Amino acid sequence: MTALARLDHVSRRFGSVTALDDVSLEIHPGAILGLLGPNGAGKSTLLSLLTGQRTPSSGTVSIFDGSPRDYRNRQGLGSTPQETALPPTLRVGEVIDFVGAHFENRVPRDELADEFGLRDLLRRQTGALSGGQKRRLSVALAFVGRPRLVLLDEPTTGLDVDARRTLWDAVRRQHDAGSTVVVTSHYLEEIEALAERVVVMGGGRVIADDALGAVLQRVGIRQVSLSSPDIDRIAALPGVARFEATDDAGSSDSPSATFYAQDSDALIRELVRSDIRFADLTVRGASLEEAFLALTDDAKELRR
Ligand SMILES: Nc1ncnc2c1ncn2[C@@H]1O[C@H](COP(=O)(O)OP(=O)(O)OP(=O)(O)O)[C@@H](O)[C@H]1O
Repeated sequence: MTALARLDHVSRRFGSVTALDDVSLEIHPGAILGLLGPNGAGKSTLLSLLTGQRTPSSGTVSIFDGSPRDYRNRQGLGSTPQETALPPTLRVGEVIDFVGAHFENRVPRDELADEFGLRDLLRRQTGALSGGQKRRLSVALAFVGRPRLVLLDEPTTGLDVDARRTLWDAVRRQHDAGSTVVVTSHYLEEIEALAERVVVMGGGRVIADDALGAVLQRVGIRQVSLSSPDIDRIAALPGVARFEATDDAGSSDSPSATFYAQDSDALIRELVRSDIRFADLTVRGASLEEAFLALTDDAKELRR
């Protein structure tokens, strides 16, 4: 199958910062691809290379087997502008026509407006739109040229739950109609709702690239907190992905720590079996940020 887009050993540096570090990735027609990662992971930089806004420091980037810097190759590409890029005095309908005019086979204004719930706003100046309406327009604009590949950078940040769902439905309909979609997000919920394949990025590298279910299992990490005089022995138990000392003074005089493990039940069974003394045990789900950290540490282990 021919890839719609390809990164081959791509690095991108900004001065002393390495935003992308030897990334190789292929995007094939079909599945919605979720690009997930904490702040600064390199997601936006990766998208800016695909849209041709930036060039790699090393390695090669192609879309539709050509350079993203060539506007002819970008005919098949759609992406969301930053919301601040909408000219505030232009009306919604005018912006749709302005962007649409750059494409050979554009979606008519009313059809696009209906698809994204913008029909009643066509005559409104974009400066007078709410944050949610601006996001909806930005995402709609990505689809105006009937693109084969669409890049959505955090499409629903700042939207409430209803607005988010409405936008996801519209994106799914566009995907069903034939567009391949790449969506970046901080929200696991968003990726779960949309994506079939998930690429997790951390520190400029791809640290997981798999089907949604497999990645969810890997980020489904739990936190086990306790106090014990033997923190180091607990850290060495099987299943501990990472641990950190904590300051909370427990009821005992022993130091406290938090351990991250995929299977907290198994870890606690090991703990009891090992006869290590402990107190103040609590278990809770880790946040996505914490799960990313554990995944990043896994990746470092693998590279050692
Ligand atoms: N123009 C730039 N000049 C200097 N550093 C930059 C520039 N653009 C990005 N960076 C740095 O590159 C790294 C990756 O940034 P990038 O915006 O790609 O991450 P991200 O995963 O999209 O983050 P976020 O989720 O916060 O948008 C960060 O350390 C960032 O500070």
